[in-house]
Amino acid sequence: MKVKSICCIGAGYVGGPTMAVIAKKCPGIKVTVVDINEARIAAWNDPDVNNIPVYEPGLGEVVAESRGRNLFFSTDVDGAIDESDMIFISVNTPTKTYGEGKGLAADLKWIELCARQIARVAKSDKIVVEKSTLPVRTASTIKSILDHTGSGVSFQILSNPEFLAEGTAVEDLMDPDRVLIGGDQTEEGLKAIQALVDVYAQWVPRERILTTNVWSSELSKLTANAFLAQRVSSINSLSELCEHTEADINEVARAIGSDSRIGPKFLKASVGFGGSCFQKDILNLVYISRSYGLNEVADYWEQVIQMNDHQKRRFAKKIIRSLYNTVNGKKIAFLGWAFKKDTNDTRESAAIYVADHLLFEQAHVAVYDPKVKEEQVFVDMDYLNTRSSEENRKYIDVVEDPYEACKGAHAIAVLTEWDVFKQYDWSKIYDNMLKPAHVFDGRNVLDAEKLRKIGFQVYSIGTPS
Ligand SMILES: NC(=O)C1=CN([C@@H]2O[C@H](COP(=O)(O)OP(=O)(O)OC[C@H]3O[C@@H](n4cnc5c(N)ncnc54)[C@H](O)[C@@H]3O)[C@@H](O)[C@H]2O)C=CC1
Ligand SMILES: O=C(O)[C@H]1O[C@H](OP(=O)(O)OP(=O)(O)OC[C@H]2O[C@@H](n3ccc(=O)[nH]c3=O)[C@H](O)[C@@H]2O)[C@H](O)[C@@H](O)[C@@H]1O
Repeated sequence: MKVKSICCIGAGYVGGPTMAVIAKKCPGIKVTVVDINEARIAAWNDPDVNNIPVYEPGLGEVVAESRGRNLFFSTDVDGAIDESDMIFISVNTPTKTYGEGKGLAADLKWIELCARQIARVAKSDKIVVEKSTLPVRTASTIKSILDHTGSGVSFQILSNPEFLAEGTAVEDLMDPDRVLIGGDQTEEGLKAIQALVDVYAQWVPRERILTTNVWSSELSKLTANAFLAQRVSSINSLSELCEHTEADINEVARAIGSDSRIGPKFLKASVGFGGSCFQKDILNLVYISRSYGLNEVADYWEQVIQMNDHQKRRFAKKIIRSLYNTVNGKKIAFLGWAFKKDTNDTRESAAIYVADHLLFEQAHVAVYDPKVKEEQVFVDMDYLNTRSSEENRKYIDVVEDPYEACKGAHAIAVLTEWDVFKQYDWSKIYDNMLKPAHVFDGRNVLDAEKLRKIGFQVYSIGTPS
């Protein structure tokens, strides 16, 4: 079967970039991305591609090339389902905030709604592709809903998890390490797998397209994120030991990363990992393991999250201790709010938790981030529900100029590794701060020696001070 028309439900950080790249690489396929969020779709359709809702280097150009040709953004979910032969589900799957599995399990409410909508609307056979990250065995839930429509329409369910990282999404999609496709090992299932292989094979070398059964594919996605997050927690745990032993975590990372079995990537000590997925996916793995009675497996992975929480807390406490055990009324400038550089995404960003800790101590936080808007900072803080929204506004200022953020501050905390921070006039910043002027580099991006020469007291994660 040759795919002619694709619909993607969910125009978020995955649906938007993924479909834009499919449309670019497969001009013969009509790709329609749909969402119930009207403002988001309007932003994807904004004539000025600088206003699309996801900030990713290079994405504007990719969207501009295909939009209106074979790439469309729409709120007409029913219409797009009806006319497509392959439907990607790329909706959010956050951690449940209520009921059974609260705080651990993935909330599959939006997935189920999509399945029911597809079941109601579809009049011809469809291949349904799970693009969202889902617990192992979710395909059977989707299949059960789709198989009970009584309409005679036949559905094949594939798992095709996404491995892109934000900030490098376009690169990752254009040149992926691998594409993973899981499907039923029946004649019909294998045909559906082949149809999706043929889509990706238009730009991805065939040997990098892996095919498996559905369950292996679903579980591989959770496993990949768990392994990546585990590396960050491992290096972060040792950063604390470095601070007590005068070892330097950057040197340790280089030394161990040179071992080809370990490899150099993902060994950067930090204030803690953030992002919408690492924590959510590990918690989900913990929940699934416990539900099978595998408590040792669950405890093992849970430790990765505990270490990450510890790292964020430890950073905030370091600031407080260094400022003579009180930050009450003191201005602390935050450089960066996004969970990593080159994205405007702030979900689960370490900055949120560090700010929360400092606000409990009645610090005054001035935030500057090159891509995050003021309202987003307050949405993030209010979402924590740890104090009133008025109090968050009383203690936090979001400013549009980094020098303004640092002016009159006792300390600067670097929460995101934006490259531009390295290029600032640090002497000018120093001159306008209260003394002693502190820098807490939660990303080890600044040149600590240079800053010390200017006069700053500098703390970098896991390095001798
Ligand atoms: N953000 C990332 O870098 C990655 C995310 N993932 C996974 O991809 C999935 C999507 O993540 P994001 O794109 O970050 O989420 P997102 O929150 O940015 O986007 C999801 C979109 O789905 C829409 N939506 C929800 N229910 C809908 C429905 N019934 N009909 C139409 N639209 C609906 C929402 O309005 C929202 O715009 C999640 O399962 C996530 O775990 C996987 C790899 C990378
Ligand atoms: O499922 C997902 O959502 C995605 O999650 C991660 O991608 P992402 O969260 O976008 O970004 P990463 O580059 O993985 O960074 C995650 C967090 O870890 C931190 N990190 C990463 C690497 C490192 O060495 N040190 C470190 O602190 C980053 O600053 C960031 O806060 C994975 O890398 C993707 O493969 C996956 O598709």
